Amino acid sequence: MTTIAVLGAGKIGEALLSGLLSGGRRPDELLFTERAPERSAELTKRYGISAVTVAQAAERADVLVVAVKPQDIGPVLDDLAPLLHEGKLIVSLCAGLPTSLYESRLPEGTPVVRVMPNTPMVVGEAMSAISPGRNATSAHLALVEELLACVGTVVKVPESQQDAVTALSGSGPAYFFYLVEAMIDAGILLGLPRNVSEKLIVQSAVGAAKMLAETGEHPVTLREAVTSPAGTTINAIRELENHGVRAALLAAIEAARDRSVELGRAHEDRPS
Ligand SMILES: NC(=O)C1=CN([C@@H]2O[C@H](COP(=O)(O)OP(=O)(O)OC[C@H]3O[C@@H](n4cnc5c(N)ncnc54)[C@H](OP(=O)(O)O)[C@@H]3O)[C@@H](O)[C@H]2O)C=CC1
Ligand SMILES: O=C(O)[C@@H]1CCC=N1
Repeated sequence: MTTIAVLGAGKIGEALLSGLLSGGRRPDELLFTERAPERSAELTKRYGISAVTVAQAAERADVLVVAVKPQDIGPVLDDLAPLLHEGKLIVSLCAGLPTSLYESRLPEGTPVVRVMPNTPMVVGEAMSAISPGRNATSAHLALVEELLACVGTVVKVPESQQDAVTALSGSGPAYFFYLVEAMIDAGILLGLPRNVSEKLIVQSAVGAAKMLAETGEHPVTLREAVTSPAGTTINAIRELENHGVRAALLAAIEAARDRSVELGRAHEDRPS
């Protein structure tokens, strides 16, 4: 039995715990640490999983999944460093933080795998990208892949691509939610009741996503099939082009990538 401890059971940590339970892990195989006692009590009540201290997590878990904000990593590493025994695997979900940060602050030889998941994990539809640090073996990577496969799709990428992955699929669900929100507003503008507008747009998003995933067709082909000559869609597309939506998306995702790099660099100067 592999015991997994999630350090920081916030939005993504909780999504992972609930996804692992839905994927067949037993509550006694999972542990978590949290700062606020009310949050710990709430999660234990909801999932039947034990809240532990970092020391207990380091002692009892085989895999320690770090899911605190990148800005909160310092104290977590300070707490873990004197407690980690050989053989424990660190899995970092933190945007921007390189495996080298963990390797420099934790005992020599500690294996680390960097992961960028996303919140669709709560419905078993995560997109996770995984990259090994210098001490992680293929067995470590296979274990992480197996864990994440319970909650969605997994790809292996070189760590040098993780900041781009973070900007694209880590943050990606937020861009879709933003678009959906704006499209629902458009329905309101055109006089539709809110509940009708929501239903029309959410189902259109689900249908479009399924077509992308299941037909194997390129998005351009799928869009062209909707865009009739002298029809309605081409008038909308012209407005999207006029307003620079494509350029805005390119710039937005580039800015997210830059922020990921910056979050990693923020820890570079601290002595180990
Ligand atoms: N949300 C997302 O879509 C994604 C997030 N990530 C990454 O996951 C990480 C967590 O993000 P997210 O879940 O959104 O953030 P949250 O703030 O929701 O979760 C972080 C949790 O960790 C807790 N925490 C902070 N420090 C400690 C500590 N020392 N010991 C125990 N618990 C601690 C926080 O408690 P408190 O609230 O009291 O501070 C909070 O509950 C980030 O590094 C982010 O980059 C990766 C992919 C997607
Ligand atoms: O916004 C963030 O920083 C985190 C990382 C990817 C998604 N959410």
